[in-house]
Amino acid sequence: MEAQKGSLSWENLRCDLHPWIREAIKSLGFPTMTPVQASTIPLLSGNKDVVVESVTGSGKTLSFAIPVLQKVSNRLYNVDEEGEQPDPVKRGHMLSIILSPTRELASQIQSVFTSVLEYLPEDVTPIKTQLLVGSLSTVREDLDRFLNDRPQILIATPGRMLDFLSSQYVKTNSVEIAILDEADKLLDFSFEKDVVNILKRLPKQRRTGLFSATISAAGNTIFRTGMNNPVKVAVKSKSSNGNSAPSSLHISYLMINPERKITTLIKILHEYRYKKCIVYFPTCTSVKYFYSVFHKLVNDEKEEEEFKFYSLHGQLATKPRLRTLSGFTEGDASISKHILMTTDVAARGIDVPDVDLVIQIDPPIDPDVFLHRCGRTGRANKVGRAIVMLNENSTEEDYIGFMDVKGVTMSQMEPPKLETTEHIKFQNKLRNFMLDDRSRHEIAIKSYVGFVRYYTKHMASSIFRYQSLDYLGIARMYGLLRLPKMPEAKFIPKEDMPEDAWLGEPINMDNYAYADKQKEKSRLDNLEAEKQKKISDAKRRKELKVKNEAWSSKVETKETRQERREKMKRKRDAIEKQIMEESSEDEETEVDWKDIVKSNKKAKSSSSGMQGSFDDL
Ligand SMILES: Nc1ncnc2c1ncn2[C@@H]1O[C@H](COP(=O)(O)OP(=O)(O)OP(=O)(O)O)[C@@H](O)[C@H]1O
Repeated sequence: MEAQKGSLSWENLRCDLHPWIREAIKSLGFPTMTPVQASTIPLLSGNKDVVVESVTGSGKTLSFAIPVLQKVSNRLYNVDEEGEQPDPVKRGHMLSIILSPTRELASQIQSVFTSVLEYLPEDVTPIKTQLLVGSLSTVREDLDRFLNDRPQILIATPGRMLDFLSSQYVKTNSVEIAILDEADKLLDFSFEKDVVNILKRLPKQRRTGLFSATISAAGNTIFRTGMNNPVKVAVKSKSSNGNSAPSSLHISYLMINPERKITTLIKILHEYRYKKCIVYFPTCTSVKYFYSVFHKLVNDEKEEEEFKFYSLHGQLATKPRLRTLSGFTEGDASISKHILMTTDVAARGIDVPDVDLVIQIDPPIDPDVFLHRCGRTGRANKVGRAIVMLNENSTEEDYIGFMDVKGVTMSQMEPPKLETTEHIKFQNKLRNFMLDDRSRHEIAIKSYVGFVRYYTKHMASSIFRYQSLDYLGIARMYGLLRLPKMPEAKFIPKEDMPEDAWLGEPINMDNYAYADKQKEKSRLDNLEAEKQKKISDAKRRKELKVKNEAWSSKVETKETRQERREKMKRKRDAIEKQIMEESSEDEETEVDWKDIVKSNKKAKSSSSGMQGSFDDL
């Protein structure tokens, strides 16, 4: 079904809504519906299952929140034909569940519900939500709260929801509506099993809604969700011919020498006008690493802080993750530019209204995630700009055509002018930063190796060819002092490989210290222990050498013996000759001589036996 045309005034919403919901919508202050809301709310509030694909930032959350609240209100407030009040929802039962792939998104969805529920009249049964996400609380605590507070709407990540549902006190047979937000992600290999398992426990006659900006990526797995003849709602960008990005979002790409990615990023952060920017990095370690670099090196020349950096990744516990995100969302008015450094944990669904710039240091492994990352800006018709960096002189340029086929149009942008002196100045600063603390180099290596692994996992492997990646340029971008040993080094042309893999001036690794005193002490202790081991190994080797020499002298002896044997033979021949000449008739002498020869042989064999026993010493 195409999005509904005509007036998008809320009055024109063609469905019955509880008066309190209509009032709430008015109070939220959105003058009109978005197309996806106009299409979806009547279907899902009625009796239809829906599969909704609509561009990022087009208001999908409200387009399922309103039908959920409508269904819950029907159950709680609608009197029957005889005017009887409905039975209260039993303890341990819920009416709706909403699944999201990340904790951040689950928490954000809950706050959208909270903002609408603020307008619920006080004299009716309260509608409550509960958030179920890992590490915020234990399953036991979640269960206690659920049984005490009796929320009708559960908003959860799949793993925690499944744990929660395994309790005998939790009953799913009253669920009337289930929503999968970012449904393609929830139905991919990472979540599918859990999600299908959850859905199987829900009553068959429930309503189901699937939502995403890239739902087609879910493919046939959609049919495993048990939907009943679903209606497909597709909302493309207003301006474009089937463009999958909103028209308010301008996406551009930058062909760049990978060595200059970080210095160019810093230049953009300085020169562009924006309030909030999200920068995507490939891995958690790279976020941690570059956060420490930026935090220290990018603000340091100014007295007043120009930037505030935030680090958000999946290795953080839930509380700091949510705190960081709300810190970034609220911002700090005294600082002009806020920069969230993150991974794909913040690629989908996150709604921070005044993000006006998104930068991707590298494209994501999954091409569908590209649009989600870009879509953190240019939301709700606000202008936004997204930039992706691609490695120049490589097959990465094919990414532009590849994404175009997927309905994502990008235009090329000129990189900001970055003088070589500026680039070198920063690289030197980075080198000194690295030299100040050995642990910085270790994390730099870890993030570099992590990136290499990441690169080999690209789904579009003919575009992102790890065989021809500029390993040295990227190592310099990561600020490495020396290239680590890794199997991929075989792809570096021999003539390009610097001596001993040093990327700059070689340093003495023995003197390269940790800033942390304790760590440094244990490194020095280990170094000393290694030194002692080396000395004792050397001693052992020397002893072995002596043994080997003795062995070789045995070989020598063998040679001498041969010579001696020949000498003896010559002597014997001479004596024999002499005897034969002097007294050929003296038999006794001949016997004596034979005895002499015999005893000589004996002596020789016993002496060679001695030689053998010497060798064994
Ligand atoms: N009718 C409306 N008019 C104007 N703004 C709206 C309307 N409905 C929602 N919004 C705002 O639009 C922004 C984006 O909404 P939402 O997060 O639901 O988008 P989405 O389609 O789910 O995006 P994504 O695909 O990125 O998850 C929010 O800040 C929300 O408050």
